[in-house]
Amino acid sequence: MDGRDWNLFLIPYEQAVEELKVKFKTLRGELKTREAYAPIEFVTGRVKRISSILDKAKRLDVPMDKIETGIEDIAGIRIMCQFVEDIHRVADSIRSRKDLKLVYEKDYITNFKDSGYRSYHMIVEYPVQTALGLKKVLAEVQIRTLAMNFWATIEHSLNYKYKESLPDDVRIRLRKAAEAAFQLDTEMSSIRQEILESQRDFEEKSNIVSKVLSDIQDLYFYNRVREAAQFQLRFNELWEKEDIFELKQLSQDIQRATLRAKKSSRS
Ligand SMILES: Nc1nc2c(ncn2[C@@H]2O[C@H](COP(=O)(O)OP(=O)(O)OP(=O)(O)O)[C@@H](O)[C@H]2O)c(=O)[nH]1
Ligand SMILES: Nc1ncnc2c1ncn2[C@@H]1O[C@H](COP(=O)(O)OP(=O)(O)OP(=O)(O)O)[C@@H](O)[C@H]1O
Repeated sequence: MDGRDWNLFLIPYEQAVEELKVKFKTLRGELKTREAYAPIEFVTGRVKRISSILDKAKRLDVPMDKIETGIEDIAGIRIMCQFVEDIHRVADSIRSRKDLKLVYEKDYITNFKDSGYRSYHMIVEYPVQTALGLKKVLAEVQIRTLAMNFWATIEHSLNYKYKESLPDDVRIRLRKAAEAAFQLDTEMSSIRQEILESQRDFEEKSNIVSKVLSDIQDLYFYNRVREAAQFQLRFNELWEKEDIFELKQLSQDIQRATLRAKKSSRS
């Protein structure tokens, strides 16, 4: 292929990268608006350089007329997430998309590479509308945490510098650094879990309190002054002790008393 042929060959890949970047960035914005939290932190993409396509074709023994199917990452998208759990959420959402077809997945998080590399890869087939009609191209979507990305970016640039023959001691230190990045992800996930649980407890507590207080108001309304005052005292006591279990019980007792009061006011 000469320069012009390469330019023509790469057009659908450039279009695929641009369109997929816009789609995943839009998804991030939409989830942020809907749920106040997006599992996507940021998105990047690139079309592989011609020299890199040629190197890879040579390395993988892919003939020139087979590079469209033999090299799967000519179009590449990278999605960065805050937490490992987000990676699985993003992967699920990609699996359910109707505008692309999943070809296969590589889980380098569970089965990390010898280098220490971790990421979740999805090879997808994406249709682009070109001047000559519909063209399906392969694209590689790499999904990773910020820590995984930090490690992979530095390791990639060191490999580039040392022309892929890293000194053994550097290789070992990089593996250790990958382990540290893994620990960081694990620690961040457990902190996040604790925050989510305490948020859930807080919401549950607020719901119980508003229900209890509105039921006590109802009892006053139905002239059950003594009962209401007793419940109020008991509530104050349990609130002081922060006893959620007993508060739940009390909430049910008050609910029953309110229903009884409503019924007898009707008869
Ligand atoms: N920084 C870094 N990136 C990696 C490493 N292994 C894989 N990757 C990334 O993941 C992509 C796909 O790698 P693989 O799943 O091994 O597939 P492949 O393209 O057949 O194989 P290679 O390009 O030979 O690694 C690569 O093009 C890199 O972008 C690694 O050890 N370090
Ligand atoms: N799927 C992707 N999405 C976004 N950027 C990518 C993706 N894959 C690679 N890159 C980045 O593109 C640049 C050029 O990478 P290039 O494709 O030449 O090498 P590589 O990823 O090591 O691939 P390979 O070993 O398969 O040739 C690097 O900065 C790399 O991190």
